[in-house]
Amino acid sequence: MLDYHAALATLLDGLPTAKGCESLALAQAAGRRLARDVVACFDAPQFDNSAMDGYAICDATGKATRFHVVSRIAAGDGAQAALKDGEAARIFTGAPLPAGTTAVVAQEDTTRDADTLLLNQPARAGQHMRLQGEEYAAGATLLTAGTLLDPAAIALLASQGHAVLPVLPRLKVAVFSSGNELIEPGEELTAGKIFDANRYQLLAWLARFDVEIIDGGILPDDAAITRAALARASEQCDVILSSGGVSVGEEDHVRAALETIGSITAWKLAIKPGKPFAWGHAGAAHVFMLPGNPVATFVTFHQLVAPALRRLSGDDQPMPVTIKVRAGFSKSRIEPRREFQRARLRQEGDGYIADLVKGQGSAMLSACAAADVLVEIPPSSAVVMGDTLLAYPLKKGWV
Ligand SMILES: Nc1nc2c(c(=O)[nH]1)N[C@H]1C(S)=C(S)[C@@H](COP(=O)(O)OP(=O)(O)OC[C@H]3O[C@@H](n4cnc5c(N)ncnc54)[C@H](O)[C@@H]3O)O[C@H]1N2
Ligand code: MOO
Repeated sequence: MLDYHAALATLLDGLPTAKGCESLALAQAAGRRLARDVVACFDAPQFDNSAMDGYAICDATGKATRFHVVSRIAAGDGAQAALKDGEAARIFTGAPLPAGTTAVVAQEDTTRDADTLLLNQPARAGQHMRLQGEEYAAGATLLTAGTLLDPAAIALLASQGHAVLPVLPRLKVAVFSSGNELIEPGEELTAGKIFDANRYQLLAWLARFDVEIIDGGILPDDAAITRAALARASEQCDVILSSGGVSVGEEDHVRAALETIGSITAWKLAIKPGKPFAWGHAGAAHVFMLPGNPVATFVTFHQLVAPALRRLSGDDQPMPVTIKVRAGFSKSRIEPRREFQRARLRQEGDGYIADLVKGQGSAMLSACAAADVLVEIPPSSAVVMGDTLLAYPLKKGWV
């Protein structure tokens, strides 16, 4: 059986870097990734300006407290006449500093009497002045290819006047379930049937990614139909996800279909849940086949497929986020596979305690819904209350 960390490294190593480029208006680009490095067109700040509402002063000695107010400059105004020694300009935050300014004084540190300005104390040279290029110069690399266009990145690019951005194309991802036992939620439940939970789970996971989603529906246990559906999806999509039909059963048609139309690597992973996992290619599409037990789908999506999607999307740090927690439980039964158990977090001091959620079976979705994290229990290890363990946050906002 293959170790999880080795398997994840192998999976990621085999994936190509993201390619292609499309131009998108700034307002549409949030959540996408840059296709190319973007450089600064202008110095930042673009011009010397005031950091305070108050007065720009020209004080050659650095000791003066009395000035003659000669002008008024608001944000948006153009260049003004230079200040001479002993002169001041009424100025507002963001307004261009007149040449000759030696400092800006906040208005609350002054007294004004007609055109005379009195400072409570002499100003420190350079205070409250934002100087052209002090943050970075025109031509500097602002953001590199692959950067996620999050609010900070969008603000930075907008501040440089970039109206159109070069972004990586979105991945197209198709999702299938497989199994004659599956019916759609909303349909009438009859003997032996169950509702398709995995496809909706995967669609919901994908909603957290900036990808185009194609819902392939439920595939019956039929070799020809499964082959045709995968072949069609491989022509339309970059990635195909399926759940079920990966282990050793005779009705495991998805696996057989991929063997026929593409290539497949079937793994037995030393993880619980999620032991049978397969991946491969159909045409140019990357295929990930998740085990059918719903919690095995949950764990393998989060621990393997999500990093792979991040890598394919252009993320150069695709590994799952981990935090250190202390065990709020003990476990004496030794499991040879690495376990990813569902747990809730509780804050204690400056750290977190992880308490296991009731119902750790690989078909028990209620524990996934209650969990804040997957807590990792290394292979063949007991856990003693208070042990430090790694945990993988599940909730949106943590990842
Ligand atoms: N003889 C063996 N049997 C099994 C092994 C094994 O090593 N030898 N592995 C077990 C493990 S571990 C897992 S996990 C499952 C994985 O099986 P498959 O990927 O082939 O999945 P299925 O057999 O199709 O289904 C398993 C289970 O999950 C339910 N399921 C499937 N799809 C859905 C869905 N979309 N929504 C809700 N539930 C679903 C299905 O009804 C089964 O109960 O194999 C074990 N067996
Ligand atoms: O992958 Mo299975 O869920 O270990 O039962």
